Amino acid sequence: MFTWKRAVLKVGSSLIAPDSTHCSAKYLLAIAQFITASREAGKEVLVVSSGSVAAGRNSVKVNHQPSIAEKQAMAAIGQTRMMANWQRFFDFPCAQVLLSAEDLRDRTRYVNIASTIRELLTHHALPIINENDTVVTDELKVGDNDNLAAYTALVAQADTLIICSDVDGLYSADPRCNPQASLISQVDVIDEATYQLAGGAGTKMGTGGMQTKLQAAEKCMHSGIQTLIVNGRKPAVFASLQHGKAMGTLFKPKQSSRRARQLWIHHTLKSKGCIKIDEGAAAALTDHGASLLPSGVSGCEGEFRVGDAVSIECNGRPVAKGLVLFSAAELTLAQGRRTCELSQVLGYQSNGLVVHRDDMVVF
Ligand SMILES: Nc1ncnc2c1ncn2[C@@H]1O[C@H](COP(=O)(O)OP(=O)(O)O)[C@@H](O)[C@H]1O
Ligand SMILES: N[C@@H](CCC(=O)OP(=O)(O)O)C(=O)O
Repeated sequence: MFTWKRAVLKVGSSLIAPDSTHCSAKYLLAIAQFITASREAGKEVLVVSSGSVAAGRNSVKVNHQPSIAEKQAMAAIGQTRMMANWQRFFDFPCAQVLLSAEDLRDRTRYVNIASTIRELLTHHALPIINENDTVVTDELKVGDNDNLAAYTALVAQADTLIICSDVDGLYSADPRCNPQASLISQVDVIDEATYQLAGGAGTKMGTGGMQTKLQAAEKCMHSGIQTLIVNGRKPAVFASLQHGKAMGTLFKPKQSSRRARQLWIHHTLKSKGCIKIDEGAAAALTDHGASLLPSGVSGCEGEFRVGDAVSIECNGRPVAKGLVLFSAAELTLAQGRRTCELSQVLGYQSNGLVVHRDDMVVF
């Protein structure tokens, strides 16, 4: 049974703009119906959508291989078209999120992206993510939306990545070049031999082909996120997904994403400081699964910054470890304060969480 609670759905250019010149509803209708039905079933969906360059191509006419600036112009024109194309399928708001590799590397921006995504999902918007093609050139790019979708799954703490492409899944060889190639329905380990099966993009609009899909699946597997590659051109794929049946290639991790994240916070991250909390806050964290608020903080040690790992202690006893949303300097000002007092002491409006419960391991 293929089950999930929060998924990132990656939709490739060949589905957004099948003729490589403008956006189309041809394949998106079934995908949009799947998104709506999944949300109605209580699941959360984020979309990583390619297609801005393809959608803007017919407005930047060149009769040579487009330069980087010309492609960036296509992306700028096509991005709004691609968003509008998605929005017409839904009654709820679509939210445009444009990211670059730099944004994902910088800790403060990473935390901000995670908070924004959390808010969008809380308010039932559909986040639609793409690379910020107009401002980044090759060396600053993630470069392909398969890997961007894996990073998105990590920052959004999704349990599932579904890559919708123009092929049924991973084959033993590129089926465009080798008609004898057979579909592989499940992969438990991705190694050098798996990469040997994968070729590049199938069309001039695609980026990375199966190689980048394997890189994305590998990143996700390490973080306990299951990845499914499906053929987004086949409505039957989405009908079966709704019934818990996965058609395509499934990459199954050995542990759940929650467990993998907890192990990462607990064992991999080095604490950059310590937050001291009172008995009431300790009980809220341990007994009620609450997030840590400034009112329960009695002190802190160390020079930590937003996004660092910190240990959380009560009367010298370790209670939890988590990713902090305040710097040490800010927390010193905010400790012991109620949420309504924070903007006065900090000089800006804070959402008032010191450590979100999703970013915390309670001992
Ligand atoms: N082993 C393989 N199995 C399946 N497809 C492969 C394989 N190797 C290369 N491909 C190619 O990957 C293409 C899908 O990737 P791509 O063109 O980047 O599409 P998308 O826009 O969906 O990311 C397929 O059309 C296929 O030609
Ligand atoms: N950011 C680019 C897409 C890059 C990309 O990876 O494309 P694809 O291989 O079709 O998923 C765009 O919007 O055109």
